[in-house]
Amino acid sequence: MATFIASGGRVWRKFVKTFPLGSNLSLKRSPTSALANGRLSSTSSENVLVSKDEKSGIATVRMNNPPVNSLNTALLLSLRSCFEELEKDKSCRALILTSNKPKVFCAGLDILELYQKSPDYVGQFWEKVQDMWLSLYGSRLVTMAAINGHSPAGGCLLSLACDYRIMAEGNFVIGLNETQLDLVAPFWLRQMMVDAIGYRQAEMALMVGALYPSNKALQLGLVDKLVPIEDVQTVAEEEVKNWLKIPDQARAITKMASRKPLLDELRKRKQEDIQTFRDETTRESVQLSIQQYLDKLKAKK
Ligand SMILES: CCCCC/C=C\C/C=C\CCC/C=C/C(=O)SCCNC(=O)CCNC(=O)[C@H](O)C(C)(C)COP(=O)(O)OP(=O)(O)OC[C@H]1O[C@@H](n2cnc3c(N)ncnc32)[C@H](O)[C@@H]1OP(=O)(O)O
Repeated sequence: MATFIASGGRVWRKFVKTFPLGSNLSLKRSPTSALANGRLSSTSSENVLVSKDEKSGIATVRMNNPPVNSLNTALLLSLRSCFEELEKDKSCRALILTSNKPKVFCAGLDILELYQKSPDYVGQFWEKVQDMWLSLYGSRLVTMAAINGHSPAGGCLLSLACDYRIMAEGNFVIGLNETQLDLVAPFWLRQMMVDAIGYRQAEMALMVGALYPSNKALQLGLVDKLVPIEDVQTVAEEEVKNWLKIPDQARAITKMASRKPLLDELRKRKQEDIQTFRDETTRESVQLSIQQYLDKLKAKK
């Protein structure tokens, strides 16, 4: 179900767990930003918040799944539906993906979705990850990651699926740390990393499960620009506007030409990829690693 909420004179659309969606994403303008529609009053079911500036056709998609935007089933479904709806909206030209909670862009897959679950459950969960990725990576829109905080693992996956990455300066990390959890990043995720930072650096990063501070990520090319955290959204909007000076059709066809092989490869190997994920994730030793990792996260406090 998708509904509109009016708050302080601003209209917001909230995406919640179940769909189908309607069609009109038109929203009022914010006094604080050319595109963002002001601050939100949200409830726990609003896991993705979307605003769109009708004039420019730029939508901002804010992940809103406290405390750390971990990608659970509900958030994956909401993101996918949201990406697909924006894709269908002829007046939409670009999408900025960000977090409604600055300091954490996305903590990656919800580890609890992988812990002590049946093989069928994790298989279905993985398919939701695949489908969400297919809709974002294969989007005709200009897609910009406005990474306003930590972005490990699945957070890095989301960022890599976008066309351009702007990250907050400071003590924030990004990278693919899967091996630290005894997990192996799938071929399509590894390939995006190779495409972003080159074979040798990607190989090393993936093997050791490296999480990079934002300045190192910039140096490697894992992100494209660093800005103070309070400027991430504004700079993302400015950058998108530059991209939109290029005719949509030529840009989108060029993007598809470079992404089609990887998209097709996953579509072809989807069931095999699910099977591997099921087998790997439910292995006893992996479950033990996940448990230890969860304990380590809790012990941090
Ligand atoms: C060769 C063939 C291979 C085929 C493929 C096979 C297998 C494929 C396998 C894997 C590929 C998958 C790709 C993606 C994988 C993932 O995304 S795994 C998840 C990895 N995520 C992380 O490691 C991040 C962990 N979290 C953190 O480091 C921090 O939470 C933080 C994001 C830096 C934020 O820090 P802070 O603001 O200090 O918040 P807290 O640490 O205090 O966390 C708050 C609560 O949230 C819980 N939490 C954090 N992250 C997660 C998570 N990812 N999932 C679930 N829960 C999480 C944390 O425990 C706290 O909970 P409590 O408040 O203590 O209850």
